[in-house]
Amino acid sequence: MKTVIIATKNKGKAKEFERLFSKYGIIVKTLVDVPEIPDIEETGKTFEENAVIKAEAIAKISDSYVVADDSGLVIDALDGRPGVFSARYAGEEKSDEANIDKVLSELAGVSEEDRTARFYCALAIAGPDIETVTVNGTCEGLILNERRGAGGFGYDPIFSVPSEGKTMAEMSAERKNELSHRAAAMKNLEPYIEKLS
Ligand SMILES: O=P(O)(O)OP(=O)(O)OP(=O)(O)OC[C@H]1O[C@@H](n2cnc3c(O)ncnc32)[C@H](O)[C@@H]1O
Ligand SMILES: [Mg+2]
Repeated sequence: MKTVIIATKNKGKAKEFERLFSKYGIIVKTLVDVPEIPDIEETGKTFEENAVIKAEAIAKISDSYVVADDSGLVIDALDGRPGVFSARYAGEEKSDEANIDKVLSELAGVSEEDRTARFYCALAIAGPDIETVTVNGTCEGLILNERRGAGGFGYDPIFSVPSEGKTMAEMSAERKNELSHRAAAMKNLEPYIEKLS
């Protein structure tokens, strides 16, 4: 069976990818259990650049097919921040709680209609005998002024999807995987996954 390494150390993403890949009959490994692989520096200016940096670095080390995800939250009232800095928005320790607190305090006093935002996901696929390709996906929502729900990860507790009337942390894992930015990007990656030998 084909093996694909997902170049992420984020446990929340890793879980979602395990489900998203389950229909392809592919063995999926992540970096969650491989502490000896160093953190790849994300020096790109765009999600796509960072996804390519991560995918190609791990493909070189592993000689396998690799999918990397660079994602984040783009808030209109903050001119697109935290954007590519989503993971480290409140500091190098990459704390989800501190990141949420920082967003909430920056949006204090901003009215509901001006709290529009989207999650953005860029995926890059790289490997020994393929050209690196990137695809993307987005999910539109609103930033609440308090946390709701215990599921998901990252900014999910403050990201509400209006059509569902729920935050991403209030949805089931299955539902998030149907409508998320990551799910949308995976649909666009599908033709490239099916081509892998
Ligand atoms: O680079 P890797 O190892 O994949 O893990 P990371 O956590 O550093 O991931 P990113 O560099 O792509 O940063 C993305 C940040 O954006 C947030 N994020 C991405 N997808 C999300 C989702 O589905 N729900 C909530 N927050 C998300 C989350 O806080 C992540 O830390
Ligand atoms: Mg990262």
